[in-house]
Amino acid sequence: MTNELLLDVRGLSKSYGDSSHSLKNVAVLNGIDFGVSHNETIGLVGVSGAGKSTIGRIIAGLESADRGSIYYEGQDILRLKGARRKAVTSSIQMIFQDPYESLSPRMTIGQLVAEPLVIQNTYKNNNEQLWKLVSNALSEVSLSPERYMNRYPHELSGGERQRVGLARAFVCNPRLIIADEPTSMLDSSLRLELLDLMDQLRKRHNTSTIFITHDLALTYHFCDRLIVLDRGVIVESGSPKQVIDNPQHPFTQSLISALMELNHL
Ligand SMILES: Nc1ncnc2c1ncn2[C@@H]1O[C@H](COP(=O)(O)OP(=O)(O)OP(=O)(O)O)[C@@H](O)[C@H]1O
Repeated sequence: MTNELLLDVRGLSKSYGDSSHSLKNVAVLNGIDFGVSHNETIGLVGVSGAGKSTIGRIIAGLESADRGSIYYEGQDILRLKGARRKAVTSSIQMIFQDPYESLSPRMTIGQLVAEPLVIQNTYKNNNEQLWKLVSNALSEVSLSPERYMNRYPHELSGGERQRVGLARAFVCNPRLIIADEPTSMLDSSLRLELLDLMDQLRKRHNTSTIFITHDLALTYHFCDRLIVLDRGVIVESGSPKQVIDNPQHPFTQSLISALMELNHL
C-alpha cells in the first residue's frame, strides 16, 4: 500500500451465478487494480455491464467481493467486519443514479440530510449542532433550509432531489465520494450544473471522487484520471486528455468513435 493513496484496490474479482445455468458463475470483475490519491477525481468509464457499479458497490460495502483487497486509509476494508468496518468506512459516501429511488419518500429533506450524521452517532447529544450542519449542507447546494427542510422528496424536482443527494453525501465531510452516474436521470441542461456543483463541493471539502459514467465527454473537465473498463478488466488508464485524444486500446478507440458519432464531432 502506497502512503499517498487514499484507496488502493488490488486484484478485485467478483462473479455472479448464471441464472440460466445453476453450476456456472459469470465473472463480472477480473483482477481489478487501481488507486485513488487524496483530492483526486477518477473517472470509471465503460459501456453498460462493464462492471463499473459493481466496483463502486463493493467499495461502499453494498456488495461482497470474491477475491482481492481494498485498502482504505491503510486498512483492508474487505477483511474488516461490523462496527470496525463501519468506523473505518464512515467517511465513504455514495451518490446514486436515481434520486427517486435513493431517497425514502417518508422522510423530510431535513431528516434525509441528517441521516448520515445520525448513523454515525457523532452528534447524538448535540441536536443543535446536527441541525446546524444539515442547514449548512442544504445551503451549500443552494437549497434554502427554510423552504426545503420540511418538504418531502415528491415535492421536489429531479434536479433538486439530486442536490439533496449531494447535501446528504457531503454533510459528514467525506474523504471519498463514489458518484454512480449521478446525472444520467437529469436532462442535459442540468447535467453540467450538477457536476459543477459536485466539483465545487469536492474541492471545498478536500474529497476524492470516483465518478462512474458511460459518458466519456463528461469526464474531460471533471476528472484527473480515467480508468477504462471492458467486461470486468481495466484496458486503459491515463489523464482524460491522453485517453480521449490518443486512445491506445481498441476498445477505448471504439468507445470514442461511438461518442464522436453521437455528438457529430
Ligand atoms: N446482483 C446481481 N446478480 C447477477 N448479476 C449481476 C448483479 N449485479 C450486476 N450483475 C451483472 O454484472 C455485470 C456488471 O454490472 P454493473 O452494474 O456493475 O455494470 P455497469 O458497468 O455499472 O453497467 P451500467 O452502466 O449499465 O450501470 C452485468 O452483466 C450485470 O448483469
